[in-house]
Amino acid sequence: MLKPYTSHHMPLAIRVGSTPANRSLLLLKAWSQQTRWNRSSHDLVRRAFFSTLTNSKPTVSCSAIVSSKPCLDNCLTVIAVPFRDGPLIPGFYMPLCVKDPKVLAALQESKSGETPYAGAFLLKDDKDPSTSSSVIHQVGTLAQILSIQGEQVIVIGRERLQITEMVGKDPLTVKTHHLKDKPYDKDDEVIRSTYFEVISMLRDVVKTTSHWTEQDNICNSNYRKLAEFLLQKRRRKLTDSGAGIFEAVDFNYQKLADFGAGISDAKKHKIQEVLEELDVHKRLNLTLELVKKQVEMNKIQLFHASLFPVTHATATFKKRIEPIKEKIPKHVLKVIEEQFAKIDRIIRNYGSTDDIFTYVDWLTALPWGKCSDDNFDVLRAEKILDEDHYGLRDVKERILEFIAVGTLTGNPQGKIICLSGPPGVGKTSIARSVARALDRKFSRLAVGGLSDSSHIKGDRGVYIGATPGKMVQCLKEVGTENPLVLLDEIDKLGKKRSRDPEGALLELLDPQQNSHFLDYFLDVTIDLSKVLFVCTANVTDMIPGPLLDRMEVITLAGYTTDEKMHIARDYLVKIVSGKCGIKPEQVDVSDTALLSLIENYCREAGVRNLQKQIEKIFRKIALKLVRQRAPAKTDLESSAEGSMEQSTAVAEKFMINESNLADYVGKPVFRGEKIYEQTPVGVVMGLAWTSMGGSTLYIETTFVEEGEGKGCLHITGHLGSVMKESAEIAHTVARRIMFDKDPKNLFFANSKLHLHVPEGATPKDGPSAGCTMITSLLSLAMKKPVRKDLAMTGEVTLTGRILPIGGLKEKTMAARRSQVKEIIFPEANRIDFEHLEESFKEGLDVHFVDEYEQIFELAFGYEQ
Ligand SMILES: Nc1ncnc2c1ncn2[C@@H]1O[C@H](COP(=O)(O)OP(=O)(O)OP(=O)(O)O)[C@@H](O)[C@H]1O
Repeated sequence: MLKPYTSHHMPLAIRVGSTPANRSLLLLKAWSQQTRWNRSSHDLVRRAFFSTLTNSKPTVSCSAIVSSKPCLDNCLTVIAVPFRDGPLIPGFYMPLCVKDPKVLAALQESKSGETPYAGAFLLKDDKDPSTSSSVIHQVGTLAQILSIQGEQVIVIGRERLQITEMVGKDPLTVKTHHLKDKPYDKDDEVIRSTYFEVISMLRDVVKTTSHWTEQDNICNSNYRKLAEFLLQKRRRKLTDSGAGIFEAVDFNYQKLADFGAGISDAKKHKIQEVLEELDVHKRLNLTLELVKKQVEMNKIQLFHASLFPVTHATATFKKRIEPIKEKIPKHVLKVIEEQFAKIDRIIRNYGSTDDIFTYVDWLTALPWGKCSDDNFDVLRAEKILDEDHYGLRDVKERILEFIAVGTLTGNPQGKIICLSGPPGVGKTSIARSVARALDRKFSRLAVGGLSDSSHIKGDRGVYIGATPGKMVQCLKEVGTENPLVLLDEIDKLGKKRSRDPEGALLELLDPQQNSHFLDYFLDVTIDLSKVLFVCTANVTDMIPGPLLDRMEVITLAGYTTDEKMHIARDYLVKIVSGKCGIKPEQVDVSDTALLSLIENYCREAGVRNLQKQIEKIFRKIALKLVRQRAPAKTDLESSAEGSMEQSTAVAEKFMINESNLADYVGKPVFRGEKIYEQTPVGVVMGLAWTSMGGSTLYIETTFVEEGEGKGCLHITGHLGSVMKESAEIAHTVARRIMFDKDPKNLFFANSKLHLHVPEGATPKDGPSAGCTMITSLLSLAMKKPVRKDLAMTGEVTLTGRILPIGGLKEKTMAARRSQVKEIIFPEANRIDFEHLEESFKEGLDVHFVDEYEQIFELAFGYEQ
């Protein structure tokens, strides 16, 4: 039986796809497998084809890899190798897998003899099992055998052959004669123009096969180079001759025709026609038809290839919405379906669908109707809040109340919680714990500095780079419709007149509006009423009024030293050691070290800086531990020092105490807040409250000059307008009090005075230093210092009444830090003080006053 030798038998199937270059590609692939492909072998292949393409006598000097130069006239009787997939075109390599041992032996014999040739003939009918020359085409190709390795045979097509007689059956052996092309006039314009048309079509073949994948690149680049070669040749001829296209150009027309046919993916019998055609012009025409068809086929393939991701993505979108179709609001579903129809239309018109894709991707990716189940178990919530945070009794209580309302109503929404307090007091982490307690997803949106409503509401219009707003992005990220969303730093909203983010936030937070929140990019309304919003702010004064109205403010004032000690010991040290991979038993941070850290390094209200300092300590310990483990010392060094030392070092426990703390965290950054041990005349300690927490501040007044009617007050210290007014009020009130007490005292009438609030680089404002200013002025007027270790705060009216102040807890803590023993607060703040935990009040002598007169008594009513 006649066994055809085709790609089918090859280790790499030639019939992988139908791109025009597949045939050539697979030839090259198989070739590369045979010859251990590398760059130089690739060049050889290319050169081999080029030489056959450009030399009119390929048999003599065609290929760098064909070592011998056999005489083709000796090859009249050859083994006939039947080909099934297509004829062997002269100039092309073909790897074969020959299974028949007799044929293989015959080929081996040819290869080792003087005439390493066989005949390659296309089978007329693949299925015909008979063994005779009648089943193969009579015109074939003289195939030079280049290599035989096992069953793998590589041949290259050389000349056209015609069978004249059958000589043997097993293996099939035939007598042939070599076919010569008919003579032609190479200057004939018609044949030349056909030739150039083939070149032009070959360029199109290269262009339209740009979708080849990485692995096809060897072949792709081979043919691109070939086409470039052809074009360059044409250009060079044009320039060299300067005589135009049709003159002095000596191309090898028949080889170009063969090349075009060889790379085309046409039916094998069509390629056989090219092989059999000896009229060169006719052959070029046949090739032209094949190459034209190839270009058309490539274009269709290109289109389908580009269509694939489009249809694939549309299918993904459809699949995505299928299970939630019922839950997607009707108006949104309508838009999605309109977009699908639009994509179909665009595909039919070969347009770009990128923008719509982005849009539909967003629309279909939102968690329509997908909610996590709320957990309203108050006991569990309490446990979680306690697990994550020390203290914060009031805050936790308020949150538990909020959850309790959720238990009863089945919905924790309603007022928006705003956690307000200085940095690092745990606002963000409390919000996280609430999400954990409720079993809701958590997402944080930083709105500080947000200056454009589009950050929240999205970009208008679907243009390149347009995106939805942060809220939509957050929903997509968390994948549920009811996450807990933390709007961080809501007091630091930026403002741009035209595109005010405040309005957008209002729309987001207002329960009346957020059930149909419109994102400009999505252009459909979405329901945000299930989202639980929690905001954070350092101070509530800066939150726009309409937003603040919708919030339930929970204040986190900051921590006392005692609370910080607990947080540090029971939370931060444990968290940080875990993060650094250090076991608790490897380190002992003593209470004195922690206390020193709190008092001398981290005095602010929160504990973030404290956490950073503890991290510093543990990072240093981690480095020491790793250094100890690493075999840093040479054998010589360690043997000299004794190996015992290293093992004891590994087991060493790091003891951090007050004395070695500086080795880990550097020198203390704080000196005492107290500038004066005993405040001099004209100086009084006040208490201030900033977004960073509470602090003490001194009011200093000094005499400048005296003269009748010269009484006035000069004010410095970077004071805001309210504080400046306070100083003026204080001057008037002090003058009246002095007059009441001693009408003959003309100090205020005749003295030019200067009032200053130190740390002039820090801006200060607010009315609560009023009473401190009056006291400072009176101290100067009476030349009597105020009582030692006394601090005060309170706004004063012109008639001397004392009005309440804000930030009582923070101010109390600041006073304690400065070792103040006595504090004067407005009577109206008594209730706030009573609500403070005992640890805050311990050891303090606090006075509550209504009238300045009472302060006067407390400050100056002592014997000097
Ligand atoms: N009471 C506490 N108990 C335990 N850890 C706390 C407590 N308060 C704060 N922390 C920890 O302090 C660190 C800082 O807290 P967080 O980031 O929540 O502060 P914040 O108030 O949100 O600050 P900012 O205003 O700068 O965003 C976190 O690691 C947090 O866990």
